[in-house]
Amino acid sequence: MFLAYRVSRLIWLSLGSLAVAVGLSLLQGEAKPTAIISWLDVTGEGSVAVFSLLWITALLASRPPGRVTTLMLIGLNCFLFSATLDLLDEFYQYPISADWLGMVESIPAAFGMVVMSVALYLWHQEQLALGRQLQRREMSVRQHDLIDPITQLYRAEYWREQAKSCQVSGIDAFVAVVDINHFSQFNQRYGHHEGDRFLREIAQLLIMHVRAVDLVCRYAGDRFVLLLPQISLPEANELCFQLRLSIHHIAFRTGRQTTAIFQSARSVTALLSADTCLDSLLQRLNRQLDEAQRDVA
Ligand SMILES: Nc1nc2c(ncn2[C@@H]2O[C@H](COP(=O)(O)OP(=O)(O)OP(=O)(O)O)[C@@H](O)[C@H]2O)c(=O)[nH]1
Repeated sequence: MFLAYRVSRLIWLSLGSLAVAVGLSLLQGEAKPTAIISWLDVTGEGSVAVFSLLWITALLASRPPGRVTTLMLIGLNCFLFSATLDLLDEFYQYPISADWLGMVESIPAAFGMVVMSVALYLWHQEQLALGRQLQRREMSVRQHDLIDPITQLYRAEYWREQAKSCQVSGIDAFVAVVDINHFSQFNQRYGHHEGDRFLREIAQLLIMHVRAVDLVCRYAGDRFVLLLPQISLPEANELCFQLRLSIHHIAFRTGRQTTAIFQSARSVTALLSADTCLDSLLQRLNRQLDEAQRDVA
């Protein structure tokens, strides 16, 4: 409703400028004989007036009402006013007493130029702000895509990005993969829903136990991949040992059960150097984890 009111007000502004220009010419001028009318000038000046009107229509149809639209319309209406007077003086001649009409004809066009310049500057600012907003939205969608909905940890793709950036920056790091033992049996016995809850607890525990610089991501299923920058092999092994110990001590309870469930985990560690192929490294670590489980079984 308010939008329609504003648009109609702007349309009235355009019709008003046209009416004032025509009214002034009719009141002050006297029709020229057709023989002295320069049709070339009429075509040139007429096209400026027609295009001003077309631009106003296009602006009203395509832009939402607002400060920029209003300023643009004011600027274009000034052009329209001057162009209409300019066109009409091809058909009407004015007495010397109406010399002021010349001023009335040229000043709005100059004023319109200033207003249009301000409008174009604000439009540019508007586009920049819009660009920033779209970029932020794109970033948040992208970030959202990188997060695992069950554990709220970053997915493996994010881990790869960070591991690559470690390699590019020449930061030494160790990679660790932690796997929950017999998780499929856990799922079968307590249900997938409880399995999800357990995975969430493990994720929180891992985050709590690593250093602030470390990254914990969900690799797949019951497997978690860690990026441990600036750490020695004994320190990385000690950290993984502590993590396994903590997982083993989780007293998980399902439903109203008072009896706690305990799960164990296993882990493998490897150095990430600048020339390490991430895919081969992950394949190797996954293989080692599978072999470790076969050896236990
Ligand atoms: N609850 C739950 N289970 C999942 C999810 N993703 C994968 N799983 C289950 O995790 C189990 C992983 O099975 P396996 O890779 O054989 O692992 P495991 O049973 O722990 O066997 P080992 O690792 O060899 O001890 C499968 O039963 C999957 O169905 C998930 O998001 N939620």
